[in-house]
Amino acid sequence: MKSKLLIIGASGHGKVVADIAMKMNRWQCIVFLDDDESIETSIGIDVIGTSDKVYEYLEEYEIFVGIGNNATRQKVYERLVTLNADIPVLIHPNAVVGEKVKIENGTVVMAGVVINSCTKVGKGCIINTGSSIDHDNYIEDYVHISPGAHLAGAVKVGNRSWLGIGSIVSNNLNISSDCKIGAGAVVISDITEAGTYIGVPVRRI
Ligand SMILES: CC(=O)SCCNC(=O)CCNC(=O)[C@H](O)C(C)(C)COP(=O)(O)OP(=O)(O)OC[C@H]1O[C@@H](n2cnc3c(N)ncnc32)[C@H](O)[C@@H]1OP(=O)(O)O
Repeated sequence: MKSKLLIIGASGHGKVVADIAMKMNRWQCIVFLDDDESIETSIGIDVIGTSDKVYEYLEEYEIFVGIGNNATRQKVYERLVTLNADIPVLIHPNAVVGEKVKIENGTVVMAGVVINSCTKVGKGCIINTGSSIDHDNYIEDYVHISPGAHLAGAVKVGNRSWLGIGSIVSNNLNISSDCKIGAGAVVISDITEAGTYIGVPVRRI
C-alpha cells in the first residue's frame, strides 16, 4: 500500500472523490492530474500535471480515476491497467457495506450509500451519494448509480449503464449495457437493449 494518492480529474466528480479519500485517512498526500492546464488547485488540493504524464507517478502513487463520464472513465482506467498502476477502491466512512459484498478496483462508494449482502460491484463504478443497492445485485463495470437511486434485490446492471438521480429499479430485473435511465425513472421490467429510458414506468426515447 502506497502513502500517496493521485486522482485523475479535478472537476466536480474528482472533488467528491478527493473528499472521500481525505476522510478515509489512508494517504499522507493527495494530488490531482487534469488536462485543463488552467486549473492549479481544486478543493484545496494541487493539480500537478496532465493525465498524459501519469506514468511518472506509478512508482510512488496509487491512482484513481475521478472522471464522471462512464466511457471516458473506462478508457483512462484501461490505460492505467496496461501501465500496471495500483488502483484502490474508495469507500466513504459513512457508507454501509454488507457481508459478502465484493467491490472491484477503481470503484467509489459515496456518503450515505447502502450496499446489502452478497452484491457484486465491478471495476470503475460510481455508487453515488445516498443510493442503495440491495442484496444479490450484480453491477458490472464502469456503471454509475446516481445520487438517491434505489435498486431492489437481485438486480443486474450491464457495463457502462447510467442510472439517473432518484431512479428506482424493482427486484429481479436486468438492465443491459450502455443504458441511460433518466432522473426519477422507474424500471419495472427487463431492459434488453442499449438506449435512453425515461418516465414511470420507463419508456425508451
Ligand atoms: C452528482 C451528480 O450530479 S450525478 C448526475 C445526476 N444526473 C442525472 O441523473 C441526470 C440524468 N439524465 C437525464 O434524466 C436526462 O434527461 C436523460 C439522459 C434521460 C436524457 O437526456 P437527453 O438524451 O439529452 O434528452 P433530452 O434532454 O433532449 O430530453 C428528451 C425528452 O425527454 C424528456 N426527458 C428527459 N429526461 C427526462 C426525465 N428524467 N424524466 C422525464 N422526461 C425526461 C424531455 O423533457 C424531452 O421531452 P420532449 O421531447 O417532449 O421535449
